[in-house]
Amino acid sequence: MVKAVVLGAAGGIGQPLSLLLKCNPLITELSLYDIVNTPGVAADLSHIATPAKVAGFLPPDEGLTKALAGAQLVIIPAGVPRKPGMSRDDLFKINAGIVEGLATGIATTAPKAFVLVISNPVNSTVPIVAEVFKKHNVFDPKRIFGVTTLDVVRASTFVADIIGDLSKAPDVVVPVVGGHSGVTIVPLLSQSSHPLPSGFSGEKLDALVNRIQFGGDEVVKAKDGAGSATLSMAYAGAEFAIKVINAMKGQKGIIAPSFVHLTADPAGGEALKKEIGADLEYFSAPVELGPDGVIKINPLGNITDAEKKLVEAAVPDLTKNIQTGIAFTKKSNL
Ligand SMILES: NC(=O)c1ccc[n+]([C@@H]2O[C@H](COP(=O)([O-])OP(=O)(O)OC[C@H]3O[C@@H](n4cnc5c(N)ncnc54)[C@H](O)[C@@H]3O)[C@@H](O)[C@H]2O)c1
Ligand SMILES: O=C(O)C[C@H](O)C(=O)O
Repeated sequence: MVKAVVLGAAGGIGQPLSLLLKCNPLITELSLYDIVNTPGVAADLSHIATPAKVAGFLPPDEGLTKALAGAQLVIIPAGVPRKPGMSRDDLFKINAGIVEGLATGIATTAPKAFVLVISNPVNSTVPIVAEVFKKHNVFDPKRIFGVTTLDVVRASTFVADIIGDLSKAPDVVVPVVGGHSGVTIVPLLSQSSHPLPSGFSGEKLDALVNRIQFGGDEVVKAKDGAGSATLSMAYAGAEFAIKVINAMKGQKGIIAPSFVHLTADPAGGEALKKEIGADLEYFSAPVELGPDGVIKINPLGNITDAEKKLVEAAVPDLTKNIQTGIAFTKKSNL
């Protein structure tokens, strides 16, 4: 029995993500929470002939508490998306408070649930969730994840496209590490499961790195004021959620990059900090998942000098973003 909860379920990501979760037979209960429209979304999804029992909740009558009761997995896509000209950090003012409120609900009602944070800026919202859990004495770094899977999905697609065979996209594995915004997104293309064509270097390689780092902007620009990535994010969010559920159910050897607190695996975290050359509290690294969450934080391994420079360049923004999230929660009275 697996109960999954989507917080922000009526939104651009929330609806297709809830659809993909409803289509997964491993999920037996699916609770949808939002400040608007969840009864309708839930009624609609509940007619799909798959096992999950779907229910929608709104804030009145303790809807958040009811939605979260007994949850094993909570996914948070609640919050405002970017418009052209905005950075993800510009969303902090609004989304920090939203995520803090929802994290407080999880910490008090479902403290053992795996928490998957999609709301931007992920580099700051994940520390907010962690700090809220610390305040409630329920912090377990193995169970809190920043969802950076969309960067991995984009890297796979763009590499398959360059190889000239999009049918390979689902099999292309490129670790993307660091964080989830601009230069903090560090694709390790030298470790791609499918090598780039020979001669694909210099400006071409730089352009590919840039496209992966700024793929989000590409969508924001194309949507022209109507928001940011929703459908590809729903795909990526469901993919990561299913990995977490499969690991929870005992499947071994599941590895996926995610933005985690580096004490989730103290030895692995310390080794990673040495590789990065900075004392960061959080980093998106390939983590091995098990029934209780993170089992192991894997090292970056062999990377090129150019990739080392990308990692170095990510550190200042990551440090600042993480501190912003921590400071916000420390100052708050929630
Ligand atoms: N991690 C990633 O890779 C990634 C990718 C894409 C988008 N995002 C982020 O995901 C977030 C959501 O994007 P979207 O396009 O779905 O936005 P959206 O505006 O379409 O949907 C957001 C939903 O959140 C709901 N909401 C607002 N406050 C809430 C609260 N207190 N409790 C519950 N629900 C609440 C809204 O009612 C809305 O339905 C944004 O912050 C966006 O930047 C992250
Ligand atoms: O770009 C955004 O604001 C949304 C998301 O983080 C993305 O990478 O698509």
